[in-house]
Amino acid sequence: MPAIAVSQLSKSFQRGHRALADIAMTVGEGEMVALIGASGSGKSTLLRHLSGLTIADRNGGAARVEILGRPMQAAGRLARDARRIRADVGMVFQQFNLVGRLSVLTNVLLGCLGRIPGWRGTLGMFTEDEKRDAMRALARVGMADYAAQRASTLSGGQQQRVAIARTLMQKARVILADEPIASLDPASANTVMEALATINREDGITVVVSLHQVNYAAKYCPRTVAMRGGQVVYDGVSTALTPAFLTDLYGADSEELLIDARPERDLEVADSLARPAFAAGM
Ligand SMILES: Nc1ncnc2c1ncn2[C@@H]1O[C@H](COP(=O)(O)OP(=O)(O)OP(=O)(O)O)[C@@H](O)[C@H]1O
Repeated sequence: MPAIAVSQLSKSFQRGHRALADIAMTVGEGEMVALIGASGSGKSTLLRHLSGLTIADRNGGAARVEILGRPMQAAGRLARDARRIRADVGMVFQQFNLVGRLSVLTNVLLGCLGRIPGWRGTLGMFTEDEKRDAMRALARVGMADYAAQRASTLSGGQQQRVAIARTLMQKARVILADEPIASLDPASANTVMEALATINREDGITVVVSLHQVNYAAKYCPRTVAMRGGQVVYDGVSTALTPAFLTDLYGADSEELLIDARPERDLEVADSLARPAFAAGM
């Protein structure tokens, strides 16, 4: 059973302009897939359809998104049990989406809201077991030392790692990350990508991550789906995405995807800075 199965997915926000055009793709359980494309190519729109936050055009009744074998949406309608399906889907956004005034630990605990009685969540009454689980999730992303700190005091990269810990607490089986490193410096970006790659590898969590820079796709994701104008223009191994190939795919737009592609040596330096901090919390 695939983690994600999409067929004939189209979306027109305005007449005559399709933000998504007949997308079909399948992601196997345990895959880590990059979604790349220039600004406006449809990456966020596709991710929002996967999580059921946006509903596709009916497309003759054929449009369909399945998550772990269950329809999230079909023929332009959201599934009745979309909330339950969404419990398996962890979302990570560019802007972190933490509650700044709450502690890091509480932010992670919010990940289990879908699994506990509403009144307990509202009152912030979490059990010792849940707190232990949340601490373990923080340790996985190297953030255990920050548990008591207000989320608003963290750097962007740290906040993003807390957001990833929250998806672990949620026990998400699929993580959809929408440009999670777009506003981070290279060292933080590597740490965040490393955190996603680690939970993908060790927990078998399926990860689909949209990225602006192709070098991160090549470094962390075995497979890349490349979009242009709402269509999938490449779906295959990330290592094939050489600058020449990207220029072929995107023409002048390829510059946007390569612009941050620093020499590999710089990436290695950023990596060596990022790794010990990450490993220390494992
Ligand atoms: N809610 C909306 N209303 C109208 N048009 C929209 C809406 N959301 C997306 N679009 C349009 O759909 C197209 C795809 O946008 P989308 O945000 O998915 O691209 P993207 O590849 O994620 O871009 P970026 O990298 O800049 O985030 C764009 O033309 C955008 O203007």
